[in-house]
Amino acid sequence: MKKKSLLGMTLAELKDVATSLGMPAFTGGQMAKWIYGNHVRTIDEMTNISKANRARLAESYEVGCTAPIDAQHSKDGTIKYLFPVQTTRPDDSQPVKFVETVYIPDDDRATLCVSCEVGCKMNCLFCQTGKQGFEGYLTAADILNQIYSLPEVDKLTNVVYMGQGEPMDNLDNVLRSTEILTADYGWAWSPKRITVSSVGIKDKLKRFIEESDCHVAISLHAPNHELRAELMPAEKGMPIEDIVELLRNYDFAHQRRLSFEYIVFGGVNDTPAHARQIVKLLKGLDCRINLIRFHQIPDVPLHGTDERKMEELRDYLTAHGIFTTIRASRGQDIFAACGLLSTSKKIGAIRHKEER
Ligand SMILES: C[S@@+](CC[C@H](N)C(=O)[O-])C[C@H]1O[C@@H](n2cnc3c(N)ncnc32)[C@H](O)[C@@H]1O
Ligand code: SF4
Repeated sequence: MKKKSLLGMTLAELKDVATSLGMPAFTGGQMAKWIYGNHVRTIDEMTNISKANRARLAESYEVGCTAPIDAQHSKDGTIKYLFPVQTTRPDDSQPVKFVETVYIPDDDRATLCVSCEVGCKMNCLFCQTGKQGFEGYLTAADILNQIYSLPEVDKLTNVVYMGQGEPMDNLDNVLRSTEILTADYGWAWSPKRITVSSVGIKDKLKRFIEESDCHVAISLHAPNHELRAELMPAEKGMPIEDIVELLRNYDFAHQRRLSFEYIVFGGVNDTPAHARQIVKLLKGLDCRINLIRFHQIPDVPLHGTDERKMEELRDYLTAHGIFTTIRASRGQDIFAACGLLSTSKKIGAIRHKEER
């Protein structure tokens, strides 16, 4: 029988595990300390739990951490890891799946871009993960393991949920992972170190904002319904005007930051008229905009705008009260940049590499 992961469990759940096996509830607190405080890899390392209790625990549970099976190094220092994931598959009879995780060192910061799904259902026109299609939801253990088992874990300053998948589509597991990252019994990180990026999904985005204090990033990419619906099918479920109206109800002026991501496509969303629409749409909202260069993917009739237009757009938006930056692309040479992650052909390639 497949053992259950303790990694990814909240304190209350760890206490339930303990009591269900006839141990005192405080053993759950000890487990939390060993896992989230000391990063142990086996139950046997939890030495303040009696040997008999450790053995009983190990009959049905494991810590649940797994090292990455591949790492690709970019010339700019970015590293792309390939992690096996359990996903929410019910048993071991199905093949193991994989996700990519990107480590991005930058002067005094080191950001990890984590995945929350294998592939994605949202099928945005410009995204390689969308082309992969949806293959499974990551468990909270899968999400956290990308941090737990990262060789550079001690250097991390920030985590962004901007890898494969749409966080609102796997909200329970995403919320569980952010709770564990920020709780006192868990990693005790400030929520200001975590940003969750979303296309916006009705009801789910509201729940996320209310149940988490992490920064919010919205993939905007078009300032009106018609154009956004052409680029992003999710727009039909939650139009951008509704997303913005929802966001107006919350405080983004203090601890928590709201940003919008805008890939600038040549001749599609980069004209002065689009710039004016962006200003109108976001008027009065405390937010910033990150302009992103389009990372070309095959068979898509889109191309990035030129540098001059990108800078003009940045300057127009900033002059009209929306602080705007142009995001540096990282790890393009190893296909680690935004929207290029895909694990559909990965396993064959790994086997080929191992055989050589
Ligand atoms: C891959 S998504 C994952 C998070 C979430 N699903 C979302 O769309 O916000 C992270 C960011 O990458 C952007 N992105 C997707 N494809 C891209 C591409 N080909 N070039 C540049 N950015 C891209 C997305 O729009 C989003 O802002
Ligand atoms: S941009 Fe985000 S939501 Fe759209 S397909 Fe890619 S991962 Fe999914």
